[in-house]
Amino acid sequence: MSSGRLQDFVKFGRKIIAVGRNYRSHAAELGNPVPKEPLLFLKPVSSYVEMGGAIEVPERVQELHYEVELGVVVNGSGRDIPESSAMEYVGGYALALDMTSRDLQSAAKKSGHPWSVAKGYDTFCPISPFIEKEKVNPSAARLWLKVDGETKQNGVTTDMIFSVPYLISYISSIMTLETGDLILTGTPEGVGPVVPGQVITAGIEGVVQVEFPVKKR
Ligand SMILES: CCCCCC(=O)O
Ligand SMILES: CC(=O)C(=O)O
Ligand SMILES: [Mg+2]
Repeated sequence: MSSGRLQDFVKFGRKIIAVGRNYRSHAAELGNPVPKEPLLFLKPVSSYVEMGGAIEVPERVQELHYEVELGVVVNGSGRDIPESSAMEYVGGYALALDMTSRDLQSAAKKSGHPWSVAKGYDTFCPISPFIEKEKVNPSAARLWLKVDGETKQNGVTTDMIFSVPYLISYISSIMTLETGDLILTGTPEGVGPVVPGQVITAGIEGVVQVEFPVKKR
């Protein structure tokens, strides 16, 4: 697969597989037990928004939260991928925000419903440009997020419970991973609300920085 197409993953990727509760610091923050296996959910690729676009808050969403995450761009198609060869399926990375309607997610948790609505609205997956594989060490990257210049999240991927190779192997034992898929690897502590009129900036230290204004839909 030419890297050109990988760099267009936002346009042709078929699925976003997101991992929940994958940071020790975040599990503690929420009082969630450390999971025994990855908590997975899907976000639609229609939720992507690239730099230049805005995060839109629908009328129905009362509490929109940011979650800065390291995204892994898949290159190659595989299922039942052994952990030992998992990194061969990493084509590159992206910085992503797993925007979440925390009110709708809490209601879904109470009624045992999926998080598809809480996490699936258009623009709920702001994304950085494609990042070359060599530029990121997924086991030692620092992710940060600010709202109107105030630091809200500042985590390192060493705090991850399940590593990128483990996640690639685990996910591929359930669903075939395909070129262009994006794996969101979870968010560190510090998640919180953002409202229309505010601006989110976020980055992988030393690698990439993004900026997204928040607007009413
Ligand atoms: C990032 C915050 C997640 C809260 C929902 C949960 O993991 O139960
Ligand atoms: C639950 C979730 O989306 C996270 O921990 O990133
Ligand atoms: Mg998340």
